[in-house]
Amino acid sequence: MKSTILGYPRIGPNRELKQALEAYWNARIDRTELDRVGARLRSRTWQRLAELGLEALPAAFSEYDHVLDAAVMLDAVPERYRAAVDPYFAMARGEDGLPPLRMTKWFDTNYHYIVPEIGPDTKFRLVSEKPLREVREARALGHRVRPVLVGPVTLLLLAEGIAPLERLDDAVEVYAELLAALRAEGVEWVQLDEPALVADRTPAELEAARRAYDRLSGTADRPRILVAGYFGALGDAMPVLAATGIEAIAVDLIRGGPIDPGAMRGKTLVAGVVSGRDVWRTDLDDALHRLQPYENVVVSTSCSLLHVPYDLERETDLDPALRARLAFAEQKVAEVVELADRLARGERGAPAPLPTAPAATSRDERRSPYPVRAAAQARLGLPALPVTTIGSFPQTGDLRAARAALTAGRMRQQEYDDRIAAEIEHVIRVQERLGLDVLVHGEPERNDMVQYFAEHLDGFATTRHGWVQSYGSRCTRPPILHGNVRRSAPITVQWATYAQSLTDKPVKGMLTGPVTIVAWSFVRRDLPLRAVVEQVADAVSGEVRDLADAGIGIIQVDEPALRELMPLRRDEQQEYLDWAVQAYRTATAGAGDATQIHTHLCYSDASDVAGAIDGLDADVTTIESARSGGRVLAALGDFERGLGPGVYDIHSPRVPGVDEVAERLAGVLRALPGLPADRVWVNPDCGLKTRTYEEVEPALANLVAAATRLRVRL
Ligand code: MET
Ligand SMILES: [Zn+2]
Repeated sequence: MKSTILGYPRIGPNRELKQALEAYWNARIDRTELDRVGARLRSRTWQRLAELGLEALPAAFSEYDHVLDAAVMLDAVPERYRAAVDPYFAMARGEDGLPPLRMTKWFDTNYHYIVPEIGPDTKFRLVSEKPLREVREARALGHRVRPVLVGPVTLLLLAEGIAPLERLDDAVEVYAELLAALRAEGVEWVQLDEPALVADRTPAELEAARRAYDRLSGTADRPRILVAGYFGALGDAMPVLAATGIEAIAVDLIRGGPIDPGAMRGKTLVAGVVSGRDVWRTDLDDALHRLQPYENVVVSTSCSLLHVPYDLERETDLDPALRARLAFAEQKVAEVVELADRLARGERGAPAPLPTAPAATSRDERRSPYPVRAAAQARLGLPALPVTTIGSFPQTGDLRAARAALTAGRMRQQEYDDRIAAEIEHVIRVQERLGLDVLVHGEPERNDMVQYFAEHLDGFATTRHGWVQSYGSRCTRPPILHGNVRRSAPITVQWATYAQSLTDKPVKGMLTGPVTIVAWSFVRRDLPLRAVVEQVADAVSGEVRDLADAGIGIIQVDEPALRELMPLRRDEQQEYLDWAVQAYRTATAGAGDATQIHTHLCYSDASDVAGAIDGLDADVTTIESARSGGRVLAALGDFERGLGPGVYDIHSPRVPGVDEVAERLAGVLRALPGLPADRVWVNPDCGLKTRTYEEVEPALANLVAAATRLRVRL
């Protein structure tokens, strides 16, 4: 092989898989038809990759998630799912009365995987024919493909229910069995993805990895093995892998930097020089130059192309100057092929000049210490246990239809604005009727909390078809941050002041924080991330000032992605957290002491960012907590400022009862004995935009009732 990629988007250029999945879940098509759609997508992908001239084709399809596929392949299906109508999708999404497995982010991407549940007694056996089926399917179409699977070390490290690698040896036996079966099928290469090896690993974990790959490579009865370690440098795992009998290692030369050529010990280097994590064209001369030190090289992408959209050709509305700088999945494959050709011709390339990093600006805009602010904010006159929501209210079909009509030119702006105004009024009246204390306008004007700001700031572009899988059938269209970010006019002030004009209760102004805006966009590479985040922070800061000047007394600046951008290696994390926190403080510094700043984070696993959450210095922090009980509170420790651990799990259609909410609240109060009750907030885990009014109204009524009950007791 000379050229390959580590994986390709699976959702379909027109999101065919999404439509088929949703049709299957709604019983509009059957399993056979769903599988047929999958087969068509695989066939189209292989054909396209071959047409583009790629030599070694991966078979990296999944109907929902590749981690779930690997777990199912080992028969790691918890007992409670076995009787489900469709155990695979029951694990992924739940079935009547049967909640799904947990879902969480795949390393530092915005792709979410299903967390396998593996116990001490889980009996592993090879049950899935998936890789074999796909190999046969490809052969019938005239392609030889390389099955791509999550490797055993990563699978076990990501699983829940056991000490991480306790069951590794058992799992490896099943992988060995699969490799033998693939060999019998005539498969030449298999790819085992081990991104967990680019994070810090203990000596015991590295030793376990060595054992696993010694075992897998130790038999003759197998295809050649490519182990892929992407999203960073393999570091200490490199010599471990290199000492085993595997034939090739895929290295992320973009995010991991160059490696010592000697470290490969004669193995094939699958050199990731075309980025799979962004949408920028590769400087081919520079990439060629970086390939020079190595022998025995296969040109590749840095990771799977799963994280980028399909095809730039379809983005006909983009500014041509910007378009010339971009590459989506198809274009990146073409780059890989061209690089492999030029390398084979002996071309040497030339290094690109290093981007000059602007000096980090140190800012010391600060608000007064919290006690001073808290005194100034007493003017808000809030009760003990104030009840609020996180921002969005249900996005009804009608609302979405109006937005689609506006975009398609079928609705005039004025008509659309009237529609939004009516929606805001509705949302305000609902909250007043239910008795909430701090209201929101409901965010009906926003398709997405990042895209909306990207559409209103200079320096961003948005795409029409640039869909990227987030999880299962869910896709997002990340904006492209390509230039200097500036705010040329207020963005949210008009709707915020309109909402406030409708009621005497305080209405929160709603903004997305700088880290989250950057985390959920494709970001320019010619500036350090830190500098980009600082630019966005300045833009947000202008908006905060304008909202405060317009008389908005409470402003929420959401940072749900604070943890997502955190480097995988521990020794780089603190530096990141320092500047991320600084950016947040820059963004919110313009609010006077009397303006209450809220922030919102939505993950319950706060332990490694607890210090940073405290550092944001928001007056009120709302955070996901309903499913995880006291874990968040334990991680946050003594908290002096306002805190609203979620007491309503919005990820489920279930309406929590008053007793249940009251019990959770009582638990919160017990866990925070030092916090005065007017600093304990009552709120859902996250925004309500994916729920319906039938669920949300009774649930919020129960939040209010529970808060009222506890206030009496206080
Ligand atoms: C993913 S966090 C979402 C926060 C946002 N304000 C909302 O309620 O939708
Ligand atoms: Zn949230």
